[in-house]
Amino acid sequence: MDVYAEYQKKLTTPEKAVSMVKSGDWVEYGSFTGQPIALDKALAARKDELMDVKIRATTATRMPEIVKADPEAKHFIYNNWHFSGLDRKLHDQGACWYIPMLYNELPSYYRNFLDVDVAMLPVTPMDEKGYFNFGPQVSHTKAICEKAKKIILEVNPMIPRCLGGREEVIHISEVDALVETEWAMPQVRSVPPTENDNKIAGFIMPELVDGSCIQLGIGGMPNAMGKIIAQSDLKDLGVHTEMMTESIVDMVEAGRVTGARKRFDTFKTVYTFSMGTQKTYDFLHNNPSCAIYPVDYVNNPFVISQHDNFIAINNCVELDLFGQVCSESSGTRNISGTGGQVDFTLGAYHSQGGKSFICLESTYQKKDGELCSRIKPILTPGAIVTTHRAMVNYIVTEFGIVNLKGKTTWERAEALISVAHPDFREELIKEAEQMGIWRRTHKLAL
Ligand SMILES: CC(=O)SCCNC(=O)CCNC(=O)[C@H](O)C(C)(C)COP(=O)(O)OP(=O)(O)OC[C@H]1O[C@@H](n2cnc3c(N)ncnc32)[C@H](O)[C@@H]1OP(=O)(O)O
Ligand SMILES: CCCC(=O)O
Repeated sequence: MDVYAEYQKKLTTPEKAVSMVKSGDWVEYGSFTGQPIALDKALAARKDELMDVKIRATTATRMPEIVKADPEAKHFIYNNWHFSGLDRKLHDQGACWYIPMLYNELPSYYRNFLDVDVAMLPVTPMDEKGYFNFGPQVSHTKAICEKAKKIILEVNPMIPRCLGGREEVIHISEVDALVETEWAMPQVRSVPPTENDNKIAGFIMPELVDGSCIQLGIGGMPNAMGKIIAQSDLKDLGVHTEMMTESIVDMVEAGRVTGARKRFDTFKTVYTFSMGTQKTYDFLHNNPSCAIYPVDYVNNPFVISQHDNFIAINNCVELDLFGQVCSESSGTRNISGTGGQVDFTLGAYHSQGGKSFICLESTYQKKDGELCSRIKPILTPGAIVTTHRAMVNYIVTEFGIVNLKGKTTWERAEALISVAHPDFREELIKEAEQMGIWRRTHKLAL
């Protein structure tokens, strides 16, 4: 096949490309930093001709034009597998709907259950063999393509070429149309660590050993962890993480990560997507020390568990005295999603020498200024349980670290109250007594 002739044959304008979309279709918008811009704009312009077009996306890094054009969702219904701050705001306004998932299973939902009429996916320019690279979001992208009746690519030379792994490319022969664009990669800056983030990271550090294999989640605390690890003298760390972040780049550049002791994917930093600043994208571009894989490999708890000394570090919104963890909602308000928290919590625990950590600041300041404990007798009504109490291993706040595995309900209550903010401990003890999960007679020790 003359791949360049094929390219020219399929090259079109965004307006012509989106004419494939019909009323009632399911349209895929890719994920993270890889969401269409020119095609989104052209589809939004067709608002008045279309009804009931359902979009699926994951963690938007830019405001979708279809939502701007149709904020009341009369023509386009915008659904999302995992909310970014932007998606959260759109959901608050009734312009975005959450789709529950366990992230490691996501490709199987496409392969087994979902219909995809049109997929619109940003990619790097084609190579001489006719392949386009999906950039830093392999995730469930190939599974989308397998189910899509039509595939439109948005070719962009600014997208880093991320080496796999597998399922990181699509061939020109599989594509229906393509358009050429040039937009800068979204810059997603990490939140700077707070003093409490640093204290929490300080409690986890002694749990790491030379050769530990690490997953870091998103947010200030994992960021603090990355910075402390970068300054440590730990050797030969491995990385097997869902999201590739700037703090991991810092760890690699500081010489802490070699991957030499990984049982497989040895010497490779493994991930399924990345959101960061240009520094991260430059690091990933054509970097053979990194391997991007689909999420049903990276987040598969069995795969995770095969690495020794796996360390998984994630955040939560609140938890109750039984140890049930909510990481995705505030009551009924959807904040983010289950994402990969359950995958890594299970996988890390089953790794030889592995540990999983759920971290949280002990308090949360509400928008009206009221300070409340994030450790609560019961979860806020409507809160979604992200991680089941029996799955939880370590809980870490700025007041300490406790292990819940194997603990009775009263031991859990005791342990959790011991790391709650001191101002809330008396009240929590009273509630625990009423709930029948308190037997301590020497509460002064807390
Ligand atoms: C990419 C990866 O992370 S891989 C890791 C595996 N995946 C997961 O763990 C998924 C679930 N976890 C998550 O989504 C995140 O880690 C979170 C939501 C728990 C924390 O993320 P952060 O970015 O640190 O959250 P942040 O502090 O900015 O809070 C997010 C929102 O929740 C609100 N919120 C946070 N805590 C609370 C609380 N206790 N009560 C009410 N609202 C809360 C915040 O106000 C904010 O809402 P806003 O944007 O309207 O102001
Ligand atoms: C899409 C998943 C992101 C996360 O795990 O937080």
